[in-house]
Amino acid sequence: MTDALSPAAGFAPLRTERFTLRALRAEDAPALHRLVNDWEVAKMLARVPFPYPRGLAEEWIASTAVQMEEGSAWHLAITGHEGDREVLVGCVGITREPNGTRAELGYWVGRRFWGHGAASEAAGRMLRWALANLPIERVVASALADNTRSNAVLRRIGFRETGTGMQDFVSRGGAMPVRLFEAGREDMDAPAALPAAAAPEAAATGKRILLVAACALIDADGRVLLARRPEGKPLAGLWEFPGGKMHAEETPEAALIRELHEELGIDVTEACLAPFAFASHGYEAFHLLMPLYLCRRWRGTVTGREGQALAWVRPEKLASYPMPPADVPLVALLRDFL
Ligand SMILES: Nc1nc2c([nH]c(=O)n2[C@H]2C[C@H](O)[C@@H](COP(=O)(O)OP(=O)(O)OP(=O)(O)O)O2)c(=O)[nH]1
Repeated sequence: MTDALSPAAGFAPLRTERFTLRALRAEDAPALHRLVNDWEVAKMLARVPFPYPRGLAEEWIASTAVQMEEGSAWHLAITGHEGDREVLVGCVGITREPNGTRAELGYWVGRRFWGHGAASEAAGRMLRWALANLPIERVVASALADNTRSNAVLRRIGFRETGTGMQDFVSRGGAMPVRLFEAGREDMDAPAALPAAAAPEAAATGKRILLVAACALIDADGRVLLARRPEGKPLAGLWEFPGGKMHAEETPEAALIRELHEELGIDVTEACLAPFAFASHGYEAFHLLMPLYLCRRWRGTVTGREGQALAWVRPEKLASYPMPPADVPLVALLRDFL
């Protein structure tokens, strides 16, 4: 699986309501040093020495650019505004486990910015970005067992506590008890409520039935198009067949013609949509009923119009792309068929 991961210079800043999360710059060093060279901040952080040597700020900032280039970690400045002036509020970072499918989230906020939800806002955004954009399955985090603020932040943004442990804290000169946390895509926001008109109930489960039409576009080389669900949607980061919810009174074909135009900028005709199989899968909040069509002919160039990543995938490689559970049987059928 390949992912277009932006190197430091080209990293598009992540915005939240009040902050911008951007690559660290050499000129952030003085402000970073002022904020982190504070016992109240440093004592909560496992890898930060106290006192914090001034030169280390420059060195660390330079190392974050290298990590971003190689795609191993993203440490970002949390910046806000005071009047017209940009101010450094803290840092938030995500580090991938080498050769693994997990990443670790860490953050700190300068003392004068405490008490305003900055950590939740920045760390929550970083967590969602990571699950939607990196080739990872889970994010882990830890906090000192008695750091009630940080434990609350992690819970608030979607982490579950998985246990306790001991971790070395450079600033304390030894191991300290910590709480361990974990979050996956299933811990992110539940899907939004469905309009009643489009949601009959399945009598046996009491769950609404969600009708979604999906399409496997197949190119001249027999490759299948997958789209990555973008940040902000349920199941963000998983790969899916393009398509979407059927509107009330819409046929599956009409829904697909509309969705493929909106999402991919292509025009398909009903005659080119061949019914292939369907998924029937119970999610926690609804029961998904999803016809899957095959389409080999369309007009226009396939483009991710909603900023979603796209991949043309050989049938034998489909299984290496994490997909929603409903799609797993469809992928097996498609592989056998193509
Ligand atoms: N398009 C698509 N959706 C899938 C697949 N597998 C799967 O479980 N789903 C689920 C995820 C969502 O719960 C639902 C599709 O809803 P969606 O939110 O993407 O639909 P939409 O494009 O109409 O989105 P929106 O306008 O509501 O943002 O179906 C798949 O392969 N393709």
